[in-house]
Amino acid sequence: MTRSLFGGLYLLLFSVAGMLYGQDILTPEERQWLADQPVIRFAPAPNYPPVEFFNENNEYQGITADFIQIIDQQFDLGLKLEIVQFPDWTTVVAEGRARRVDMWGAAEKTAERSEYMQFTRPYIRLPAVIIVRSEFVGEGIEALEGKKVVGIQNYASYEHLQEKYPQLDTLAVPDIETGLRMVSYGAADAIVASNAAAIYYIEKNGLTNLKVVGESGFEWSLRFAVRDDWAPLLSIMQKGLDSITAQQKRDIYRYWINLDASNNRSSTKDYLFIAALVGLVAILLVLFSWALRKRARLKMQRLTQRIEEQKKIEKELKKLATTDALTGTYNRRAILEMAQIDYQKCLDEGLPFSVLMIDIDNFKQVNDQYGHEIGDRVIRAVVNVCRDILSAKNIGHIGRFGGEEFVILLPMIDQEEAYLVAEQLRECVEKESIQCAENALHFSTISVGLESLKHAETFDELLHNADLAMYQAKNAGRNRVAIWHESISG
Ligand SMILES: Nc1nc2c(ncn2[C@@H]2O[C@H](COP(=O)(O)OP(=O)(O)OP(=O)(O)O)[C@@H](O)[C@H]2O)c(=O)[nH]1
Repeated sequence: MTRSLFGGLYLLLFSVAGMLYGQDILTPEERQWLADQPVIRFAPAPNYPPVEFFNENNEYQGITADFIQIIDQQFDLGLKLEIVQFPDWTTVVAEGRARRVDMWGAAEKTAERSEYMQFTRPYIRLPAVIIVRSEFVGEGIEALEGKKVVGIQNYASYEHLQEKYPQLDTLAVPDIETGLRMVSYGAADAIVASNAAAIYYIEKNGLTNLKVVGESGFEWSLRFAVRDDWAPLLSIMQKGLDSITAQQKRDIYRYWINLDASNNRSSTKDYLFIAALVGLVAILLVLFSWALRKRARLKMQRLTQRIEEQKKIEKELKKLATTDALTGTYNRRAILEMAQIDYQKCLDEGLPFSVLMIDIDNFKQVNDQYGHEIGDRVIRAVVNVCRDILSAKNIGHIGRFGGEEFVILLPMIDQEEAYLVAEQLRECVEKESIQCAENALHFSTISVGLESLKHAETFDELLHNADLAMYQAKNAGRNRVAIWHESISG
């Protein structure tokens, strides 16, 4: 449809150009000869696309058809062509020999044909290529030895093949389409045919298992041929051909050979395939990067989770390492470490610092009387009382020093205030009742030793003094607070 429209416009343009040009390329005698001919019987090759062929509506088409139309219309020849359609080229040749056909459109000049036809100079040159099935291994005509090679009956290319390569097992077929099918289906191994025609039929029949493995060495030089007793017609056709411009020829060749519909379809298919391939690759890349991102995200999540768990474990381990299991307060190591820091800070900044050493009185009796478990409850109760008071005042830290012995650090608390704190602790513990048996309540007491920073004593010295003071409290009758002074050590 598009091609017809293009062809129509194209020919119309050249007709107008010819008329404007206004010069007659024919002699009066040639014009007269044309006028005298009632008809010129013209027999194209019926299946020789894109050179010449009949389409599905039996319309004559192809390169040669366009050449004829241009020659006829551009120079207003009034060629009275009667286009005759024969089933194959063999018949076309036979009819020419019998003079029932006056002109051929695209024929190779051979000695035999020259006995009854005259030829113009060639206007189409087409190489004959060797076409095989995709799985064929080898290249060039030499690779065909021992293979079944088909050619088109009465085609010069076939005659060339027989003459030049007698060692080949050749077989003639009526047309290219038949030959290509035979090769494609395995009935023959190779076909020698025009590349342009082969492409046309390969596309048309979807024979995708075929490939070209080289040139045959033969090239068609296609010419118009007229019966040898019609010299004026040969001259007319040659003049017509000679008057076609190089640009017109290029346009026709490009249209039928490079830009023909089948090639376009092929390109479109290629582009679609490439586009699909690019699309597929793009989708795969997106999926791949999505999977990578997801994997990275999961990895990051797991890593964060692991770090969190690790931190939690470390925190728990640290707590375990610094906590007394029975009372939940600081253990000896933790309270001593904390003491060093608090003490140093107060010493450096000139702040007061006090330390209390606390021991539960007569605790052995509790254990002995009520059992170890009740003893534990008593220890916990005393610690809780002390801890509640410190936390209410928002001062100090308590740590278990060993057994039923505790240390309380009181940073920024001087001796006077520390004494009041120690007294409060003692009084509260004394009032705290602990149920030891069904109807027995126990009231514990504590003895407290107090020492405060005065000069530049070390913390160990302070602690030692507080301990001495605590023993002094014990010695003085228990349930009391004793402040360290020189005489204790003495
Ligand atoms: N239930 C229990 N008893 C403990 C624990 N640690 C130490 N004890 C006991 O505490 C008792 C301390 O006894 P002593 O050192 O004689 O002192 P005390 O009986 O409190 O007498 P004074 O300190 O002189 O008032 C011992 O019987 C230890 O076995 C503990 O964690 N739980």
